[in-house]
Amino acid sequence: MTNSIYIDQKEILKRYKQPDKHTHKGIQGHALIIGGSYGKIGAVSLSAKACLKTGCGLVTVFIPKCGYTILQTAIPEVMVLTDNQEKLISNITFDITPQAIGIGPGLGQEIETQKALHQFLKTNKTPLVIDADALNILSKNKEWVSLVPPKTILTPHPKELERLIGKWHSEEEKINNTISFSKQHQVIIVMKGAPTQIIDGETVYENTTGNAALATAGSGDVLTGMITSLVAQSYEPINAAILGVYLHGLTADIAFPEMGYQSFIASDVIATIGKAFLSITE
Ligand SMILES: NC(=O)C1=CN([C@@H]2O[C@H](COP(=O)(O)OP(=O)(O)OC[C@H]3O[C@@H](n4cnc5c(N)ncnc54)[C@H](OP(=O)(O)O)[C@@H]3O)[C@@H](O)[C@H]2O)[C@@H](O)CC1
Ligand SMILES: Nc1ncnc2c1ncn2[C@@H]1O[C@H](COP(=O)(O)OP(=O)(O)O)[C@@H](O)[C@H]1O
Ligand SMILES: [Mg+2]
Repeated sequence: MTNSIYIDQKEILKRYKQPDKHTHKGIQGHALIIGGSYGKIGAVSLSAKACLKTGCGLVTVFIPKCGYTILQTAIPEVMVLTDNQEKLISNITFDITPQAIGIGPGLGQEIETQKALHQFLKTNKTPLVIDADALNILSKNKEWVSLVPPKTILTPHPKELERLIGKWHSEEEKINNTISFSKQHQVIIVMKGAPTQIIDGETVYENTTGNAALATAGSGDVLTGMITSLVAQSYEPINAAILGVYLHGLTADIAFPEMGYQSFIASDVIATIGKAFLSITE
């Protein structure tokens, strides 16, 4: 059985960097979130807001045209680039130079979007966080996984993981199969769950924060934005994954005494990120 490294406050303090007081938005990192489709613009909106609230200096989203007014209204701080299609992403092009890209929330799995993801992966060299429908598209085109840069972070929930690596019949088999996948493709896998485990080759980390309040629509989209933000701020990918998962869970622990389980939603995760950061150094 693999020994896990528990992600507790001691582990986090080895990795967390306080921002320099002379910093400015130009060096706090520029993140790009690619996603959204008709009816699921909320997913990319949640990711983008979480990305800003996790501290990067600039956030741009790449979305279908139908999301333009929604995003510009919902989050004035976020800059918006749109596909030439109204309801889905068909061709990913941008003239910015982000330090990190998060792709997948609300993306959908239409053939045109699958082709757009393939084209993007063939040329992308920017550090990447892949979630949700981008993972589901990779599961349908497994040979495309070899196109992602080393240390790319994948953030599947159990069903997305099963689609990617196949069924497992025990927890041990699930972890061993995920370790093999991580080593074969040189990717970091955030196995979202209760608790969340992070697989980086042979090394397994187990998160110690979070609770059932996180079982709510969009909480994974929020995590994608948080991890992408930390990569954009020059955290090593493994440390971005560890810190992002820890902070994400911490928001639920902090909010629980006031909010309980049922009424805590993804927007509350975002609203509590600041308190989670402050509690790291308490
Ligand atoms: N506001 C928005 O715009 C939102 C947009 N969203 C976007 O929707 C897209 C689809 O993402 P998704 O995760 O909702 O659907 P999907 O990939 O089919 O997986 C769900 C199925 O998996 C299974 N399942 C088993 N265990 C599980 C577990 N622990 N956690 C989760 N699932 C588990 C279970 O199936 P079952 O086991 O019952 O067969 C369940 O029915 C994606 O792009 C996302 O970004 C959402 O984020 C929501 C808010
Ligand atoms: N019972 C639970 N305890 C702790 N964390 C949970 C629990 N249920 C869900 N989560 C967390 O909530 C998030 C759900 O992600 P995901 O299923 O991708 O949501 P969505 O796609 O709707 O955004 C993951 O980070 C997962 O670890
Ligand atoms: Mg999800």
